[in-house]
Amino acid sequence: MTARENAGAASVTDAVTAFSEEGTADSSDAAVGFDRDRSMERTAAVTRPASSETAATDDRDIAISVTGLSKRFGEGDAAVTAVDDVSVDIETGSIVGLLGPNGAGKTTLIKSILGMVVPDAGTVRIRGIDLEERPRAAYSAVDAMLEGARNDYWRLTVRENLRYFATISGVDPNSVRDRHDRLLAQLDLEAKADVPVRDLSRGMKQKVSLASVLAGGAEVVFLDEPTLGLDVESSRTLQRELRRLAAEEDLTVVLSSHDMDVVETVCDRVLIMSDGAIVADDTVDALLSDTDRHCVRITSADIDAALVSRLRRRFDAIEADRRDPGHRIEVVTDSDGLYDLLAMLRDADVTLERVRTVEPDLEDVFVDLTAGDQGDRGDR
Ligand SMILES: Nc1ncnc2c1ncn2[C@@H]1O[C@H](COP(=O)(O)OP(=O)(O)OP(=O)(O)O)[C@@H](O)[C@H]1O
Repeated sequence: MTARENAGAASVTDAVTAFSEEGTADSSDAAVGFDRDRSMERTAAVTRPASSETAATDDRDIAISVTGLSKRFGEGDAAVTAVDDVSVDIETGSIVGLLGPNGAGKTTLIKSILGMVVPDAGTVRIRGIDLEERPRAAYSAVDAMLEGARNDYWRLTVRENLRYFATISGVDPNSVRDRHDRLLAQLDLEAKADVPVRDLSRGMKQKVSLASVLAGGAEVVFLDEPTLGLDVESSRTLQRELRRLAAEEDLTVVLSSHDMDVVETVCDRVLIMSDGAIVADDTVDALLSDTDRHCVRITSADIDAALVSRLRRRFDAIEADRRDPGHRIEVVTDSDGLYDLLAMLRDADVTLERVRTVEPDLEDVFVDLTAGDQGDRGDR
């Protein structure tokens, strides 16, 4: 493990190091100072093209700034470009969703930001501090929960875990008792505060994991699948708490999840990765309104099998089910396709009995944007 890897991994606490693929760190190194800068103001997040100048951004507002980050694994024919020249700024107090199909590069990007993977190129600044130059300072208010869990100490009670993780974040646990009380209350863990974590249900352990990440007063947190395994009510509680922390305490959250509903509900912005690059960066509303995707459901007695097979030659995404009489078809297409569809139906003298449009959701947008992703791929 290089000095840089060690410094980074150690300073985001031992929970993170449990997931490091490139080495382990001594958890005693995890005690890092906690240094708040309340001058930061909340604004929106921005993505920059790789070529833009870092100097143009105001570091006080930017919690995480990544410039030209690239990472390849392996050599020669077996090489994989996991992250390909990614630049992104994430503003203080925002909740940013990181989405992408398996192998898109999300984990490698997050681990590079956390200092657990050494990138081949690029720079990372956290709260304006360059990770390579001053790793301890850069990570002083960063914490993470990776792969839906965290190394809570199962023999310790819930409250003891919060005190422990506050301590290794460099915070006197007595000074953040109110924060712990509030976290326990907000996450419905008050009644379990003095129960050892091993005696809790899986969902409760998950909530303790999140509370532990927040116990030391981290200002920037990375949460990988934070709602994995939670029941609907617990998931909503957790989402509400994240929103409150972002809005009231300027907590910056990078959240990676395959649960599109969670991302749609909780995230200010969504970054979609595909083949190592960020292919979309916008608010959920903008992503939904920008998409040139239409899904129409048409029912008519005049739609017969011959017409359905003609339509199938023009449209890939078509589903048909037989009605009596006629068919109901559902076609997913772009604007041009929509005109073609209506023209084909008119030419076939189809009387439209029922036409319904189905609004796209984030999952539809995601599928469209990542349709060509190679997944666990060889190099391009
Ligand atoms: N340590 C490694 N050695 C070799 N290849 C790796 C390593 N880590 C990741 N990769 C490859 O890099 C690419 C990106 O992987 P990464 O884990 O970052 O994707 P991901 O978007 O997080 O995927 P998932 O959603 O499945 O977790 C994949 O092709 C993966 O096989």
